Amino acid sequence: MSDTTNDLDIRGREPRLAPWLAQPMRANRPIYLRVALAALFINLFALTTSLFTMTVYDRVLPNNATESLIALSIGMGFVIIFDIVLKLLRGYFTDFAGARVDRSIGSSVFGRLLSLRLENRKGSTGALTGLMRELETLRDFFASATIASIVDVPFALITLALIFVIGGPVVLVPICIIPLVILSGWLLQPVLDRLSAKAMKDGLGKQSVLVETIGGLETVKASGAAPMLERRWDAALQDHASVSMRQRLVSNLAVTLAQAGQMMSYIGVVIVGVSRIETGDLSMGGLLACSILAGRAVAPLTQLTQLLSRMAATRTAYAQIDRMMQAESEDNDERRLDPGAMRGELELRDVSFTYPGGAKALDGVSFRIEPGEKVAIIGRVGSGKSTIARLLLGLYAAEEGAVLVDGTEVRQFEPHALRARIGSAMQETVLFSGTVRDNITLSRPGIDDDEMLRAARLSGTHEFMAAIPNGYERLLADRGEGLSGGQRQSIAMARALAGSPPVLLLDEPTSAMDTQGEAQLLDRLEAEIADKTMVVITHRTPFLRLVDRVIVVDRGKIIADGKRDAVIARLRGPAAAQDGNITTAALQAGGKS
Ligand SMILES: Nc1ncnc2c1ncn2[C@@H]1O[C@H](COP(=O)(O)OP(=O)(O)OP(=O)(O)O)[C@@H](O)[C@H]1O
Repeated sequence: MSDTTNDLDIRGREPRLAPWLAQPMRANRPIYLRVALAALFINLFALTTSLFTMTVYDRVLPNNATESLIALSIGMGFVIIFDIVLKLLRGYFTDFAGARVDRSIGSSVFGRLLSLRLENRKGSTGALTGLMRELETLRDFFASATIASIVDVPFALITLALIFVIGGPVVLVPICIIPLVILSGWLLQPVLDRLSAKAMKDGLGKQSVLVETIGGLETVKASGAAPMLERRWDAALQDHASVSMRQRLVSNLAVTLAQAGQMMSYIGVVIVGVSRIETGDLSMGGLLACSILAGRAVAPLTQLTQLLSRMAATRTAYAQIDRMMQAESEDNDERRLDPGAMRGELELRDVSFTYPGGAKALDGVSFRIEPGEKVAIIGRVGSGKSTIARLLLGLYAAEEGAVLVDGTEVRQFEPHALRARIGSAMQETVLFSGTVRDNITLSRPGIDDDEMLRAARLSGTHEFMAAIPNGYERLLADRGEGLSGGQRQSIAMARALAGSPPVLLLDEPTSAMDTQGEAQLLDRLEAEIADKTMVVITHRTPFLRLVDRVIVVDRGKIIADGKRDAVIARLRGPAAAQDGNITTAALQAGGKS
């Protein structure tokens, strides 16, 4: 299947722990110390079972010492109670630390997602969503018994020491078997890593199809895309199911081998121990204790092997998320300037730009827009108009040349501060889940109810509010479902106007509006934009009445730039476009120049 997750470049291993994960873990050190302390006692208590058995066989049974048995049993009762308490505490501490790590990495990863430079965004929306879901794999690892069983591993040494004390050379049996168990796990680890990377990639592939289908369900149904998506989904399911099965097989093999090791250790100790009993070097109880302990010495490794596949999945998730965390972000460079009271001068100086993996979208574009100037950018589909808007907002970085706002390279500004002063309504209207009010204010500081209402009146949103149940408190589903295209566009326009930013950057702001609605909006905008810089990208002739200057873009280059009437006259020439669409005329002019 054609797979946009490919460019996520999923690999298994990552050698070191990055600060975004290492720091929250370090912050939990005191809690992990408590986990280790609880583990110490739990492991020590576990040894008492074998000592109890030994004492009963060697001392109680031969002497018929019932009173000693009662005393020992009471002691064991206490051990069991402490063991329960400590295990509960250990579980609580690991969960607590896990929740803290989860909160901390969750918020730093989401923050990074928001500040990720758009050119570094890799993979489809679905794949990125899936990637974020992998945070749970990380959280599960740190909040589960995993950590606890890792802590148990060093206690195998204490167990071995005790076997040595009781059974002398019998200890050689588990000492020989432990490396075999480690070796089998170690050999299977790369296979598990590979499978887990593939499983994650296929999982993200599934997620991509799912997100795309759900996001566009109406179009999927209306356009008859269902069979195509069904085929993609089936292929993704099949890929994922087959790799998951192989993954389970290999981890099962690892666990079975480790369990076999545990059994071999137990039986081996009995066999070797019998010969020691014959020579009188070991008691019956000692043999029993040693065999129990031998099983225990290998047990933590069995637990570890059970975690192998989980660790592989965790490492893959970690490596993937870390790749996103390492990608260049908007906060990385020295963009700390605040545009202050922006004058609204915009300039592109010999700018060229190519989208990652795309063709050249802008080629040596230069223009300067003075503060307060109103400019329309027109041109045919795909000519690079929206790209200019994206560069002015600092969403992408120019590959060559400079993009300047008030004479300063746009990327030196703090992105949020810059975008707070450029009211933008991009071509694709995106509303968020929440109320209409939330969608206009976006919780931005300084935009209170009065300002929200003012913007809504200007954009025309207020006019249809009366017809909407609950008005501004109406809860919208994600992407603004439940509103018409024109209504959504009007809300997006109110969003751009709210806060009265000194620069307005509007990309096809009236494309979904009717002619009357558009005319009324233009009337209201006239006074609003009087002292503002406005750049409007449009295919619509009526909008031109608000501008003084027109820039015509074609195939990434500026082919005309000048006073509105002069450019229009040149564009119209003998073949004036009569359809209210200036692009037809612009094209003809473009062809001529
Ligand atoms: N995110 C992207 N990744 C890769 N290529 C892109 C991306 N966005 C746009 N392009 C390409 O860049 C070129 C310019 O696109 P742009 O969106 O600036 O055109 P436009 O003039 O705004 O077109 P329209 O009038 O259709 O909105 C097009 O050829 C387009 O295919």
